[in-house]
Amino acid sequence: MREFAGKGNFIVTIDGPAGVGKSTLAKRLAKHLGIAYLDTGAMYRSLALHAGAGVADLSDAEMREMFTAYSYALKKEDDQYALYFNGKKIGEEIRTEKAGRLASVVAKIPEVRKALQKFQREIGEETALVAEGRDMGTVVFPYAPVKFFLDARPEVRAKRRYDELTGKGQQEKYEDILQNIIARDEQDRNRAADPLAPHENAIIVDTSELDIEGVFQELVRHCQIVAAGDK
Ligand SMILES: Nc1ncnc2c1ncn2[C@@H]1O[C@H](COP(=O)(O)OP(=O)(O)OP(=O)(O)O)[C@@H](O)[C@H]1O
Ligand SMILES: Nc1ccn([C@@H]2O[C@H](COP(=O)(O)O)[C@@H](O)[C@H]2O)c(=O)n1
Repeated sequence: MREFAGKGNFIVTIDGPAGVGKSTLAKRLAKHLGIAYLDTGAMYRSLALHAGAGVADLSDAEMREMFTAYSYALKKEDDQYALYFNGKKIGEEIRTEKAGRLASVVAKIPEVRKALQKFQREIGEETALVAEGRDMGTVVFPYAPVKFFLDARPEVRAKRRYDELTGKGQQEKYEDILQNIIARDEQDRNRAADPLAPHENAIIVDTSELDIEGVFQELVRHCQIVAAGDK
């Protein structure tokens, strides 16, 4: 299912708040559909770690200059897709609560958003995608035939993240993770540039009471409905 009767490559978008399961589900759905997976949060995280919060103090001209030296690439390696920033594979270094907070600060800057959205659209022109983030359905790929918005209560998301991080040996307190999630939700939903919100045609899935398999089946069901209507 690489193309559809609309414009360009087949794109599925998954947006939603922090820790709702976007990466987990996008990766799985992309594999199921046989198309690429794009984690746009990783683009903001790697940029934030590289450039720091000082990006906010750059002039528009300095910002443009900075982005001419930056590059992102999505590469297929074995049966997985890997994202590269400035020629280096993005790895586990971005998967910390601190990197998420910093990314959320950098993501408020309109010039940063415009530059990353341009990279994201270019990737979408090259290949069919399941693209996940905060503005995939609303801003970057509004013409995508299937647009999902995942949601879940902050306490549920915090518990899932806590289990994940403690499972990896990271020492985090549940209460700190919850506060971080609430603060990031607040920042992402209320920023002036491309705030987190569902597209008017998005399929909204509340995952609070569903396990990963339950959410996956729901997403596949909707993709099949759209694919059947597209024949
Ligand atoms: N429906 C679910 N039931 C139980 N656990 C889940 C569910 N969905 C996701 N998880 C788990 O929750 C954690 C967060 O998921 P994931 O990293 O995919 O979220 P995310 O939306 O991409 O987060 P972020 O926006 O912070 O990058 C992971 O440990 C994942 O395995
Ligand atoms: N399309 C996107 C993706 C991410 N952001 C911002 O980056 C932060 C980190 O994203 P994760 O999905 O990896 O948690 C996030 O809190 C957003 O502020 C974005 O703005 N747009």
